[in-house]
Amino acid sequence: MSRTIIVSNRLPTKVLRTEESLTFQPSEGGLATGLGSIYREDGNVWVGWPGLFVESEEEEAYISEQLRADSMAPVFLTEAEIRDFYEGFSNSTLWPTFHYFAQFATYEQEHWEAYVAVNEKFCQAVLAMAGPDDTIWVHDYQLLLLPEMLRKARPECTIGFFLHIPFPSYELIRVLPWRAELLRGMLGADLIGFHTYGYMRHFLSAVSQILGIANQNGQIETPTRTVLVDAFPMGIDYDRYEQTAASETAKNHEAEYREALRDARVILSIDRLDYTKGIAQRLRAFELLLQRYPEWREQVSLVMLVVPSRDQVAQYASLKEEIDELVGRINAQYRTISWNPIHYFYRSFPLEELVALYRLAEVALVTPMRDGMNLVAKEFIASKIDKRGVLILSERAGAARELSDAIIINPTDTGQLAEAMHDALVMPEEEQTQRMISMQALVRQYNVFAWTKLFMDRLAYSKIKQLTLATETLGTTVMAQLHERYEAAEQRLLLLDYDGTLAPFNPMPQRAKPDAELLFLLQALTANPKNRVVIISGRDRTTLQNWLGHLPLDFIAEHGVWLRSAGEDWHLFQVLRNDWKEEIRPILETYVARTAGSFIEDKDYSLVWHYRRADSELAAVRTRELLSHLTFLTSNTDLQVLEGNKVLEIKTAGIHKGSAAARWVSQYTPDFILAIGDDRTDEDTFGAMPPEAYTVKVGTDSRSKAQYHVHSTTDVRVLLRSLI
Ligand SMILES: O=P(O)(O)OC[C@H]1O[C@H](O[C@H]2O[C@H](CO)[C@@H](O)[C@H](O)[C@H]2O)[C@H](O)[C@@H](O)[C@@H]1O
Ligand SMILES: O=c1ccn([C@@H]2O[C@H](COP(=O)(O)OP(=O)(O)O)[C@@H](O)[C@H]2O)c(=O)[nH]1
Repeated sequence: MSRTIIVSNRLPTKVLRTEESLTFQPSEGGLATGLGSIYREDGNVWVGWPGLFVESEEEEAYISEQLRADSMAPVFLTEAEIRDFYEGFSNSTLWPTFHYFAQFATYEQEHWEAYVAVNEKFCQAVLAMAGPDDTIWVHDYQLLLLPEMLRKARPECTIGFFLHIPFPSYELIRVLPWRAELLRGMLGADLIGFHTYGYMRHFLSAVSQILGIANQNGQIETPTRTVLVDAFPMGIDYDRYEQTAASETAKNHEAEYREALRDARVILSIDRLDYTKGIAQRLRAFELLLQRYPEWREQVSLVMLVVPSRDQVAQYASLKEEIDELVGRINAQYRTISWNPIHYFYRSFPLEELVALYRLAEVALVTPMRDGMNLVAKEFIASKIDKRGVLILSERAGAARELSDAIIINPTDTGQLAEAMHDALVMPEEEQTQRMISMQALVRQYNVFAWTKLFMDRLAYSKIKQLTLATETLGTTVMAQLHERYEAAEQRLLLLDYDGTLAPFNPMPQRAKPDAELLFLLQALTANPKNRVVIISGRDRTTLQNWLGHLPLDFIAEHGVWLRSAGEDWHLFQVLRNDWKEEIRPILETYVARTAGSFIEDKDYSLVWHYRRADSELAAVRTRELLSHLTFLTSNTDLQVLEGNKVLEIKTAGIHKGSAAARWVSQYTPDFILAIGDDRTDEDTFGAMPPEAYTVKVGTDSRSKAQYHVHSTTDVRVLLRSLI
């Protein structure tokens, strides 16, 4: 039976050491509370850290056994790992960077190394648990490298990844010294999910600008697989909160609190201690409310729950001091004998008491500076079974994308926040109910079960999509048949593209010179009199001549403009004119001026606009512009525009790799053909081949006309070596 293995840094249960024993308690934090409702189904397992350092092997065995009974598999972390991996790289590098607090971020090589090592530790733990048919679902920023590690160990495995925190703009990500490794780590997954479309867009932009891999509608073609990227706003277990809110226990707790607070109306705030949550700013706004509207004094109390979190990290410790100080000051200034402005708790509450607070509060203040989603906002809504109450929500929480019936505020605008509290306190009941009903309908429908189903269905789809690629992998069976036909053939034609096929694609074209291994391979292939080896490239003939001219190779240069058979002279595909260049060159020059990093290559009978060194997003926009501009100019002429790998080439129509390759096929009547290429211009070659030819695409683009695909230039070399 196939199961889902959930993997996250923290397990939904945390183990606490008291003086006499170990106790097991639910973990706080949205990831654990949100996913906690679903993992026990169908024999699923959750792999993660149980939240304490074990002191002996016996203790480890005891904890493992207890957790196993509840479908959890603990990964034990040492004190040094918690310091460098958890408090260090995860919470002092990634957390501040991803939440736009880059000024708090540290960049320590030791922390990075611990991060790699702990991700590896999780990888081993997952591999020990997961069968080949199991689906692995990795969660959050502590495990960004894990998808790729798992992929290397199990290439066919189904891996999903979900990020619970924001994915920031490229400008923040680019600062990280390990940015490329982190993105590649995530791309090990088949599906990558984010809470919002905005985070997804930032991720796609970072992948394009840092790794140079473009996407089409959230579909990324890596050299080995298609990876889907999508937005899945996480929900809560709605029924659980609704039912708890209706329970006697919650009602009794609420009655207790009401009695203690007398008639004071309640504004509620609940968060983990975190500088991202805007707690200090919220306190200042509450103070401003009391200043601006003295009528609320002795009438309204702020009940503020702060759950201890990451207190070993410096910024968290100093935030705690700041909050203590602010609460102390405001209370000292406004308190009366019978009224406390702020009731501040620094601990965590059990579910029933939490829900009792949600019931009690008229207003919930959820005002983070940045928050991936924020489940407290959704829990408040689900607990309001009387359909009253007002949610004040920061525009920078992921939840704001969905909960548009909340009062949406900018958390740095203290004045706006104070006004929002006032507005909430005077909001007519009818309006409250109207807003609450519409938010409840949404939170009920898009609950955590719907979220999981949506993610899992999409993950299954990503796998089906990979398997139905138009091209088939050049596997052992096909290879055996290919070898058999190769051996039996008397006249073989090998059509080999250069950049991205024989040599890896290089951002500096002149650096892609053939290495010794490639020269050896080509020499060995051409040494066999049955072989005719054609280098079929978009490059100019001089470069090809200089690099490879000493070998008995045939050449198709400039995408079919110049041709040369081994031992003969270069000749043109047909008589060509060049007068059109004077009209087109100035247009390309304006695009160079408007697109930093792009340049023009002037070939004998074509002009090429290269953008491999330009900003990838700008280049995508300019390419579309230039294409439509050129299409307009070249209509009714004998010119064509070819789109290659990060190039646009303008030349005489009808001449391309395909038309040139067709000449070789008709001239030499080969009984074995192998054509290999990687980019769009090679599609013309594939399209011109007879059906019995072996056409091989480097990469997994499902739109290729090739019959087969290999993953990389390394695979091409393995294939060519096998023919020697
Ligand atoms: O494990 P901790 O270091 O104690 O931190 C608790 C969790 O905090 C973060 O939660 C996020 O996930 C929520 C659910 O998707 C989301 O609503 C919230 O905005 C996020 O901040 C963190 O991402 C988790 O990994 C932590 O376990
Ligand atoms: O005493 C508490 C206070 C809060 N929470 C839970 O902690 C989670 C906080 O998640 P959220 O998404 O709001 O933010 P995060 O802490 O994950 O950044 C919510 O499910 C709360 O119910 C809890 O378990 N005990």
